[in-house]
Amino acid sequence: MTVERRATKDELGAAIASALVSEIVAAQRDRGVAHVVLTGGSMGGLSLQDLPSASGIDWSKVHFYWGDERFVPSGSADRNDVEADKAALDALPVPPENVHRVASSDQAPDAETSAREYAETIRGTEGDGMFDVVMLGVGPDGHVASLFPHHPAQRTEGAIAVAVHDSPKPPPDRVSLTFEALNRSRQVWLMVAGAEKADAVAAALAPGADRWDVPASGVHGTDSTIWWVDADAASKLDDGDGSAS
Ligand SMILES: O=C1O[C@H](COP(=O)(O)O)[C@@H](O)[C@H](O)[C@H]1O
Repeated sequence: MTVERRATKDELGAAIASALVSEIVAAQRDRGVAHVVLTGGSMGGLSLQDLPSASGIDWSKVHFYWGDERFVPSGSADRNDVEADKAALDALPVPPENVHRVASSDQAPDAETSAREYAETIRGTEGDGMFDVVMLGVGPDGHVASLFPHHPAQRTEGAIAVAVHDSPKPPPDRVSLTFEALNRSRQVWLMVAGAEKADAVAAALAPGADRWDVPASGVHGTDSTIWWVDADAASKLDDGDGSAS
C-alpha cells in the first residue's frame, strides 16, 4: 500500500490524471487492452482530465466501467457517467460498446435488474471482471463506490454487482460493484481531497481497520493499492507511512 501526497486538490487531480494515462499505455503494452473503472464524486472528473490530449493510446482497446452508479434516469445530473462524459468520454474516440454503463431507471425496471445486467456485461468482457485500475472516491463517512458503513449491501458475496437501497447519501437507490469485484483489480486507487475527509482517511489506514465500519479500508489491488491524498485529507495521518497519528 502506498500513500501519494500532493499539496492541493488540483495538484492531486493532475498527478492522478497523468498516472492514469501511463497505466492505460502500460496495460495495452502488456496485455493489449486496458480495463478501467471510473468513479463519480469530487475526484471523478479531475482524474480524467488528461485523457482527451493523451497520445499513445489505442482507444479501441480501452474499456470503461463505473464502480457505482446512481439508479436515476439517463442523463440526470446525479449520474456518475454524466460527469465522466463531460470530463473526457465525449471527446474520446472510444467505441460506445467499450463504455459499460450501468442501466438507468428508465432502462431497467429496478436496481436489482440493473445490477444483474451490469454483472453479466462485466463477466462477458475480455477482462472477465479483472480490471487494470479501479478508481474510487471516498466519502467523509469512509464509503467507497456505494458500499456504505454498516449497510447490508456491503456483505454481498458471490456477486459482481449489487443493488443498494436506502443509501445514507442521496439518491437512495444505487448499483455498486461488490468488494469481491473491486478487489479483483490489479490496482486500486483511492482518491481523496479535503479536510472533511481527513478522519475517514485516518480511520481507513489505521491498523486493524474494519471494512464494516470504514468500507475504504476493505479495497485492495492484487498488485498495488494507492491512496492519493491532498494535504488536507492527509492532515490526520502521521509522517507518511500511512498509519494514523
Ligand atoms: O456517492 C458517491 O460518493 C463517492 C464519494 O464522493 P465525493 O463527492 O465525496 O468525492 C463517489 O466516489 C461515488 O462514486 C459516488 O456515487
